[in-house]
Amino acid sequence: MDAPSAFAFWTCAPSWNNVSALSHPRSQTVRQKRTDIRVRDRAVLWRGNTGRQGSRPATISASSSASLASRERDGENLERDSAQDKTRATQMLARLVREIKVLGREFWTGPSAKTAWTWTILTVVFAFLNTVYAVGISFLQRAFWSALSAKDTTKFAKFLKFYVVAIVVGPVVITLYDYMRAKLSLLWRDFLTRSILKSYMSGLAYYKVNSAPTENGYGIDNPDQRITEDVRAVTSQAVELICTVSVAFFDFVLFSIILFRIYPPLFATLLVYSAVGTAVIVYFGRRLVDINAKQLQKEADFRYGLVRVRENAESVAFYHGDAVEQANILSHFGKAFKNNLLLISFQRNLGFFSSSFKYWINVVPSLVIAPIYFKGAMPLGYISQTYFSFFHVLSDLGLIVEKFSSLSTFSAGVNRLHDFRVAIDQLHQQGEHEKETGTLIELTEVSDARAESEPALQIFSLTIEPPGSVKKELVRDLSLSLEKGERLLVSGESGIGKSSLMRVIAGLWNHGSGSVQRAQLNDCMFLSQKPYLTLGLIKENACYPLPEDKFTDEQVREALERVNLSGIDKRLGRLTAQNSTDLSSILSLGEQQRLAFARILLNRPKFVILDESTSALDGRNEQIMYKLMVESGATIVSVSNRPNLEQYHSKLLQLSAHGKWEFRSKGLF
Ligand SMILES: Nc1ncnc2c1ncn2[C@@H]1O[C@H](COP(=O)(O)OP(=O)(O)OP(=O)(O)O)[C@@H](O)[C@H]1O
Repeated sequence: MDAPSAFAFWTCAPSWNNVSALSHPRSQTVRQKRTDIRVRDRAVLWRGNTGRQGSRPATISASSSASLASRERDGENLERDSAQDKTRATQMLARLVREIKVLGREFWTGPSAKTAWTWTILTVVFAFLNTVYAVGISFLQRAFWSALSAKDTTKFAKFLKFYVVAIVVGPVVITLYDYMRAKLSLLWRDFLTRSILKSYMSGLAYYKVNSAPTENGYGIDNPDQRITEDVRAVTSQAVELICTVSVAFFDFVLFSIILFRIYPPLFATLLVYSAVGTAVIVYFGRRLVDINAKQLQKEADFRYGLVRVRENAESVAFYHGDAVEQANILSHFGKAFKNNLLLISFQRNLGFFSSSFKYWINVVPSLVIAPIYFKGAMPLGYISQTYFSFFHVLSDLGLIVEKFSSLSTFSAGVNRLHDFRVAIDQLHQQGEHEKETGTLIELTEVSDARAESEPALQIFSLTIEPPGSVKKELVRDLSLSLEKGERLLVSGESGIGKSSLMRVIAGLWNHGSGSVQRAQLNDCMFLSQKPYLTLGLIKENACYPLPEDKFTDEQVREALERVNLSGIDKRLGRLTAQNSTDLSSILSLGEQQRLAFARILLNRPKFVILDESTSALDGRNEQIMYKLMVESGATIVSVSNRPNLEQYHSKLLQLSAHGKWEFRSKGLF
């Protein structure tokens, strides 16, 4: 190939993005990554929780002129926002690095350190081999093109053979590098999932975290998705990001040496070119990171508005709230739309720069090297190597920039995971601290051996404080005792602390002081107002928490009949099901409550807590349930304000304001 045609070959090469997508050894991964990011975006939006707190629906601008005016205002505010956004983006980056370090520390320094470092080193070695392979290819191409332009058939045949060998070896190196990277992130995910799950499932953290105080209010939302989706995305994206930067670094060093050795001004050109490109893109990109983050948040608010209507469709319909809901949802959409406009305008401006920057790669090296080539002082192969090196280093830069603009999504995941981890750790630390300072309620479970001689429930000098508050006392200095088979009715106005007392007896809350003694957890059953239903059918739910094979169909049918649910199996088709069924969306609340009573009949606990568990029942059904409880002989603690329930109880506890209480045997009030 003569010089002009070789030049034409290189200048007809695809643009920067396409080069990186088509000829870069990591193109597959990049394409996969883009898909991952899109999927992740959808996941974040589906959750609808980014920045949800504190978002208030605004009125919608009905006329297009109003919306146009506000868009213009956006343009005016652009400059002022720009400075704030850059600061926010810098803070976000600093926070991201800090949080990633916290999430990775245990994996790389704890008991798994040996495995972690083995795979990290293997990944780095293969990242380096990846670069070495690219360097080798560049030299082969140089020799190949030089032989071609010199019309040297012997050398051409020789380098063609080398080329074939390189084509066979290369994919092995690249594939192994991909594998090492994937394995490293999978091992980290495995470690992080186990570690978080262990922490989450111990010390009732899974329960307490729902109402734990956080910087945004109370409760950590969607722990399930943080443990599944966020851990997966964060571990793979972090490894991906670090590998991209490492490879770019290796590429930059090795190809710079090559360019320097070919012709030092080439190296200087690369340095200036990439430094200017990076500086401009990073400078404006920081703003892009923040606008992207806002877009995620606004889309999430929009989506969340729709999710809430779906979840509360019946209530909205009863209120005829269609117009208000529509206005709220459109208001959120309006904000997402405005931010999106800003985003695409910004991308357009950045695009003017980055596209011309890409196309100049075709010209800049040739401006430096062409004069020497035309003098005949350099073979054509060197030109090809120069282009290869330029494209390679600058496509790395492109990859980094691409990762940079998706940092907001990545950062949101890291942030959510970090907050979750911190909230759980704080709960454990708080528990430890309270144990040490003795500010916890002491709970004793009576063993079977001692059960005969001990009362069914003994409460001594109990003071209850809700979590996160030391000032409020729901119950102060309560002492009482229940013998086996006795039934206690707890009443008091709404919000006074009735359910809190039940939580303390169950062992879910331990804030305060004093002691509680009761039967072991296996002998206790707790029925709330809204019973927990499994995804099984009637039999599984009636037997819960015992497995359904512990009971015959006849036993289950008999229990159902006693709670006035006979025939429900026929109505639903059968007693058991292969597929999961959400009974809570089929059965009425009253039917669900009766099904929960069937559980008591089958499981036969010695101690039962009933927290407004007949609230949805009519008088006749409530009477049936309580008669069954009396017949069962279990010790019962009920929470209710219905006076007609007093007849089924032997003891009464009245809670009142400021932690006051009255405990009487029935008839002594
Ligand atoms: N996780 C929590 N963190 C902080 N405060 C809480 C928490 N749970 C409940 N509280 C507060 O404790 C108080 C007592 O709540 P509790 O649920 O025990 O009331 P209740 O008497 O059962 O009310 P109701 O009859 O309306 O169900 C309320 O003021 C409530 O807001």
